[in-house]
Amino acid sequence: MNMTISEQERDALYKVIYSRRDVRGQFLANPVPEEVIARLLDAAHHAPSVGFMQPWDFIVVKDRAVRSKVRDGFEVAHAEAAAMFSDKKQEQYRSFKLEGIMESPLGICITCDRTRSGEVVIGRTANPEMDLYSSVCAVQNLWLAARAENLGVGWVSIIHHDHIREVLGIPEHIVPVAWLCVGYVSFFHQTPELEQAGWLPRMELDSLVHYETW
Ligand SMILES: Cc1cc2c(cc1C)N(C[C@H](O)[C@H](O)[C@H](O)COP(=O)(O)O)c1[nH]c(=O)[nH]c(=O)c1N2
Repeated sequence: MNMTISEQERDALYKVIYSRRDVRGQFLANPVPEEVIARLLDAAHHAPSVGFMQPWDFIVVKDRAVRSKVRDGFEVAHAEAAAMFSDKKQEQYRSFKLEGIMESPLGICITCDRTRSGEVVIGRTANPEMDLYSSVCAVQNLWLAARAENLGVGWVSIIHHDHIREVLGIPEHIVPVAWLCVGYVSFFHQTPELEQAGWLPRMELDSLVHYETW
């Protein structure tokens, strides 16, 4: 296999990166074909991981009743969250659509098994959270692969992990890292919805890049 990336392939990757969006409200009900789901999961499974421990599992959820229970958890955490914002922000927060658990035909929960390859893991010795970061790398791989398949993904984190663990029967030692809503979409927003709503702007890259020291 020629391992050199052509200019066209490079441009395609950047297009995927820049046009990936967090999708909440534009899901179509069409099912995602099994072979496409398999490609997404395989892309996620090829993420980097600390010490190559591959701490992830993937729980594929199509069942509406299960997704409905997951959504119940969103309702609880969302109400808690709303109360944390100041009055003016709270109104705006409440106006946002922040999940598409029932609208998307597919949910994928990506987890982290912190015990997977024994206690001492190459690269996790000084910073034990590196296994969790590895599962997040799997999330990002899936998110980008989905965009390349013209599929939308929405990460819903406004759910207590214990709720997800209970609904999906996830063992105690495994951390639910992400609930991802996955499905075809009517369109992709060009810019983040929170940016469009004036919640926060995209920061200037120059203000975030430091040279030599902070
Ligand atoms: C760890 C984590 C957790 C969440 C998110 C993202 C990440 C990385 N995002 C999506 C987030 O709001 C979104 O990525 C940003 O607003 C930027 O928009 P784009 O992803 O570029 O469209 C997100 N969105 C949402 O509607 N509900 C949610 O619970 C979450 N949770």
